[in-house]
Amino acid sequence: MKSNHSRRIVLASTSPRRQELIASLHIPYEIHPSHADEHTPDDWTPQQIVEGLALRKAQAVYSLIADPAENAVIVGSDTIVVLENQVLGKPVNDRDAFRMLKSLQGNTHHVYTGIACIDAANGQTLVRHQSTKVTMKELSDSKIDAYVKSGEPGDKAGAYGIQGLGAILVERIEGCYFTVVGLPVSLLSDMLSEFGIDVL
Ligand SMILES: Cc1cn([C@H]2C[C@H](O)[C@@H](COP(=O)(O)OP(=O)(O)OP(=O)(O)O)O2)c(=O)[nH]c1=O
Repeated sequence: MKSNHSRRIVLASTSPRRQELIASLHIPYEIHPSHADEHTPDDWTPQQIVEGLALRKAQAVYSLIADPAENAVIVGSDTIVVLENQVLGKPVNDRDAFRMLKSLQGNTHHVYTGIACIDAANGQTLVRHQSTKVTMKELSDSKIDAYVKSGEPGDKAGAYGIQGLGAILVERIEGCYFTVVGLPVSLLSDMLSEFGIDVL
């Protein structure tokens, strides 16, 4: 599709899912992987975690490319899975993935995704988040084992990917699907319009 946008997006992310989703907006973009510390204080709420980490990721890239002549908006994002008051990030190994899926199966959890946008020209910053309720089917240990062996859980919060084979583990969702995948594009487009970038 032909683009008439004079501004571009710099996506501060290594996530292939986020890269695909940003491409779907048809705005010029580039990828600038961000290496931010992802540790957070124990007493942070899910909202504080995803907004705080999204902001850290965007700030890490802003510190490298900040320039008054820049026409870019830097976008950082972070996703976590929350079961009751337990926060699940990415599994550290297959055993951890099994443990996470065992606790999620037959239960309802929330997926939180935060987005931070920073104007590279002047540092103007906007941070928001969204959450989606996900109910997972009851799963036998052998099904969980087979899913872990597929290799899909490895790099995903909560050890599943709703956009892949993980779709068959999910009974229903309430809220935005893209919040679960890791980049709520509708929320992002609302945020970008506050920077003068209108997707449509
Ligand atoms: C629950 C769920 C998570 N995920 C992914 C989205 C995120 O990539 C990942 C959560 O980890 P994040 O730390 O949010 O992101 P990341 O390390 O993959 O990428 P970056 O920080 O460079 O932007 O889990 C899915 O792809 N599908 C799902 O259904």
